Amino acid sequence: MSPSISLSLLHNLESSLSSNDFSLLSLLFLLSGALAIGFWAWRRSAEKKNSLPLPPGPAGLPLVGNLPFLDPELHTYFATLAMTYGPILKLQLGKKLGIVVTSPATAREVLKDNDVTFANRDVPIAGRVAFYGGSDIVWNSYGPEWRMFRKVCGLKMLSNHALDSVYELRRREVRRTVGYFLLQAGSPVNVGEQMFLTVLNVITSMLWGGTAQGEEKESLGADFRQAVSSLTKLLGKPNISDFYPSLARFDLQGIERQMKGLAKRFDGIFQKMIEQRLKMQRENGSESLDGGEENKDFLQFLLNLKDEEDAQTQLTTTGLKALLMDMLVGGTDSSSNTIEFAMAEIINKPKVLQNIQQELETVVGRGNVVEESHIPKLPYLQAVMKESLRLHPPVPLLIPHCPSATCTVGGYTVPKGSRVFINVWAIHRDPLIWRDPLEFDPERFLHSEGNYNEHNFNYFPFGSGRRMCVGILMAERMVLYSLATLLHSFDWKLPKGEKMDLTEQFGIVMKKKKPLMAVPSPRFSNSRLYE
Ligand code: HEM
Repeated sequence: MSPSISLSLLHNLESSLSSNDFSLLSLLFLLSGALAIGFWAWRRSAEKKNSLPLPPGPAGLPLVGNLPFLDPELHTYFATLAMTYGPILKLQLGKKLGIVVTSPATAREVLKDNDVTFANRDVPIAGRVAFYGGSDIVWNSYGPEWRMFRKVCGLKMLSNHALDSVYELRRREVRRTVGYFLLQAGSPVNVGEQMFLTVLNVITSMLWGGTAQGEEKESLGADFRQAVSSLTKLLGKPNISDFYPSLARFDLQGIERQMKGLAKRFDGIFQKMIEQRLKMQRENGSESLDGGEENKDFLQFLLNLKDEEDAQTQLTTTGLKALLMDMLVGGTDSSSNTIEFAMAEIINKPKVLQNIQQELETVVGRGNVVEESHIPKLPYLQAVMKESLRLHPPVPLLIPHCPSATCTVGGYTVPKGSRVFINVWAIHRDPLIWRDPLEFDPERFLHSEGNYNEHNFNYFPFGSGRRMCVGILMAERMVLYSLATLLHSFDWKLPKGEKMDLTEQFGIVMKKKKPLMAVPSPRFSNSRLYE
């Protein structure tokens, strides 16, 4: 068709359209618009129908959801719910959606298959207050700062190399504890309390060994024990302010207020340590601190890093303090509670105690003191530690993870921002995985795999994936060396008339409900073995 013909056709068409024709056209437009909207709505609802549902879970009440029914012993409560609702379930916690994962397969989906998506935390208000706004390793979002912090701690404080270089500190503190138990021989001692102080002294020596000395160090120890234990208790408490952000300013349970008080105490100590160190630096010159054996500690390393112009992510004083907090809080309770539970299980099973002591006599001998170098030759003792971590994982729900995007787990939708609890405690006691799961039987780890690797979702007391515990090497050394020394040097029994009570008490770090009081009696007459 020539352009002149088509133009004239158009012209004819235009002139032949009456006003009636115009209303017909508008009607057609309206109809096609309505059809398009209808089609879009149909697609949306089809998509919704196709998208997977939320996990099942117990019915809650309007507004409060399942909050009124939460049992303070969250690990056992969640395990009971899982028996009804399966390996992934949901709980409405006020405005927040809680997801509980209770099987190796679903744990793998969270911690391995969707590792990056779940490598974030849902920071509770208590965590934000205590850990400098959550700018530490435990609560930081997955990103460059978190990566840098983990690398710094992993390499400079918690690697095998770094730990080897401070063996003397561990040895000194453990020997000191042996001396204390010798003095108390024949009387009941609070095992957990003493081991907390031992671990704490090791960690604070590693952090700022060259700064605090003598009496000051002792009083710091007493101060910290109470503060760390209150802090982990507050962190584990469900907080209404977290579940109803609009109520947060009222702090109805007073958790924020109490945490602020504790945080101030910790900050005061950190500030004092930093100021003393800077003063020493000014008085003695920085060379003496870098080179001096006594001052080669983590604080000095962090202060040096802070001054580095070209550090990839600049370390601030706040970041520095947040890291000190992580090491103190992450490393103390978890390790000393492990030692306490293991000692309780061992005392409760004389055959296990006998096996350990036999192994120690073969490897260490009756005339020598246990050294850390003996540990790799003590497979039975290692199995005892693993079995204790199976039955009593100190962090029973891991530290809650939080997906940065909506994703699918176990065939259900897990929305972005949910608080995801992984019940490692329940997985460790699952009769489908473990023979006689409630029995303390170290033999099961003598012949089977008990490695903390990313493939093992039957057993992961330290978590798995990117947010896995950064202190595993330190924890293993502290727990094994302490157990070996206590059991080589002493026989242990309960005070007369007492029965062993192994009840656990939930907290972000789980502890023994009733502290272990046990009576040590020295096994050797050679006093040199108790120095
Ligand atoms: C027996 C002792 C210990 C146990 C059972 C333990 C267990 C755990 C668990 C389960 C997690 C959480 C993993 C997750 O959320 O997926 C964790 C995280 C962490 N642990 Fe440990 N831990 C122990 C000792 C230590 C020690 C000695 C330190 C340091 C001195 C430490 C520092 C940390 C830190 C900083 C995190 C946070 C990691 C992150 O979010 O990236 N822990 N630990």
